[in-house]
Amino acid sequence: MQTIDIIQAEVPHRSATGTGRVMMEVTGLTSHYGRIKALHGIDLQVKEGQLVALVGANGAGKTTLLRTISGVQPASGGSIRFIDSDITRLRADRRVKAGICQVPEGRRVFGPLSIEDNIKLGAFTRPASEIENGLAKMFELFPVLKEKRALPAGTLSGGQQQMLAMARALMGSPKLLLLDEPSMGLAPLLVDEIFRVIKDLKAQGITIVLVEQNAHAALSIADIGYVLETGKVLLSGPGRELLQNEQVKKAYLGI
Ligand SMILES: Nc1ncnc2c1ncn2[C@@H]1O[C@H](COP(=O)(O)OP(=O)(O)OP(=O)(O)O)[C@@H](O)[C@H]1O
Repeated sequence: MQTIDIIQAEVPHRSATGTGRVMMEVTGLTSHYGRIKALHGIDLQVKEGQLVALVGANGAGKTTLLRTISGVQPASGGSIRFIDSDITRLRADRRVKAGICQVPEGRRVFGPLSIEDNIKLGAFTRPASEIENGLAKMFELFPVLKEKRALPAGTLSGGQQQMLAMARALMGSPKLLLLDEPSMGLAPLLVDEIFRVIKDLKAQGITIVLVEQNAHAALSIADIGYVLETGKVLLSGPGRELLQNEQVKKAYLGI
């Protein structure tokens, strides 16, 4: 397999909002499901304020990488440094406290619970005094959730459930937000809406790692993109440069 690294040397950082300080450094990361090796030594860097997109075909390892960063999937080798600490062996709940919040694939909201209670669940690391304020901010960001706050989460549409899952993660005041396939299964108009929210969060300075099947949309808004293939980084570079890359066009953009 050909490995081309467009950025590492010549374009260290292009985020409009980023400070250029490295927030997370993943080095030689491997992960297994039993005897199946899903990640084969991933190197990835995320700087403060950046939006980093992970794209690639089904089974490339994108979800596994996100889950290994959030700690719900163990690393079998390599390391993850977050801010000033090695978190490779840290429990998932401690990583949330450290500021890493994940919105899992498929939303996973608690259907029978009210929308408001679902959002509050995300605040388990925050003092009770901050919860009302956090809730008000989420209702500002997602007005549709405010209107329906007392209803069971299961009554929401797919796109609204995605917003709810994002609001829940944001209640943890993440330094790093991990989004797994937020546009999955959504109608085009809702996809636009979700991407608008992601751009908004980036503009607010939240650092984001975004996993997406929709490679074009993800690379269009990403500072940096990584293309994964069979558990390895095939290419990395500024999102807009990857969009112009012939290999990416053919394999992932259907051009
Ligand atoms: N629970 C599991 N048990 C065994 N193998 C798994 C499990 N989850 C994922 N895998 C395997 O690990 C590899 C990476 O899968 P992963 O779900 O991370 O890829 P992905 O890029 O996120 O794909 P998708 O877009 O389909 O979610 C694949 O070969 C997959 O079959």
